[in-house]
Amino acid sequence: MFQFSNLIPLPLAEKDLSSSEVWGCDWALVEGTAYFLEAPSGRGKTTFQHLLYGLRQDYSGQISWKGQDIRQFSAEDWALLRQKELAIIFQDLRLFPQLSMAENLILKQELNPAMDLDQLKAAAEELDMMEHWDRPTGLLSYGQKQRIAIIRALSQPFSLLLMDEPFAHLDQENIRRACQLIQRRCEEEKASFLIASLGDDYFLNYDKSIRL
Ligand SMILES: Nc1ncnc2c1ncn2[C@@H]1O[C@H](COP(=O)(O)OP(=O)(O)OP(=O)(O)O)[C@@H](O)[C@H]1O
Repeated sequence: MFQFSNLIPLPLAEKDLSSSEVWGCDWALVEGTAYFLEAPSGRGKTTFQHLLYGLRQDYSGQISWKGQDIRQFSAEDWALLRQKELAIIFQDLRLFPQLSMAENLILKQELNPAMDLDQLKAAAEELDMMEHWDRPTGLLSYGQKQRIAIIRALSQPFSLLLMDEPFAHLDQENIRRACQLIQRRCEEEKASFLIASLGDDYFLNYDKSIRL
């Protein structure tokens, strides 16, 4: 999927990155492989995911998607990639606070659905969120919003799911349920995932742990 050659984000250029398996290395994210990206605060977990999602271009080196340098991507290329291949759970969630849970989910799901309305409701039920279906997300707790952001990301087709500390505000039982849903959707889509974590282990089966 993604290939990297000597990638270094500009804000990290002056740091000692010699122990990193990501920054400054030649490597690739391989299809069908699940990755656990562990690093302390400030090592660039969010930066890495935003680079992969095309939200920033302040880096040296090269990132390619299936052989094509992502610096060459047009806005349309990015739109297609985000609709069909890349799903993401942002650390800051990026929900619409004035819109209800249902509206947040349906807005995304209508773009390119991989789950129908019944499946969205079943996922909400699974994460114990159905009672908030019609409430504006701005009124919900961070952990509740986190569960909505998880369902929203899973409602589209994807070959790679990016997750940036997605369970930071969830209790163990909700983490377990969310992991079960994520794992199932990844299996349905035959997709890989990359989860960034400060070090907490979760209930997900990953193939490779990488040091940032
Ligand atoms: N746009 C930017 N301009 C300048 N510096 C930046 C920018 N974005 C990130 N940084 C710096 O790059 C470093 C990595 O930030 P990043 O948010 O990616 O780390 P992180 O590993 O996700 O941290 P945390 O675990 O605390 O969320 C930090 O020192 C941050 O201040």
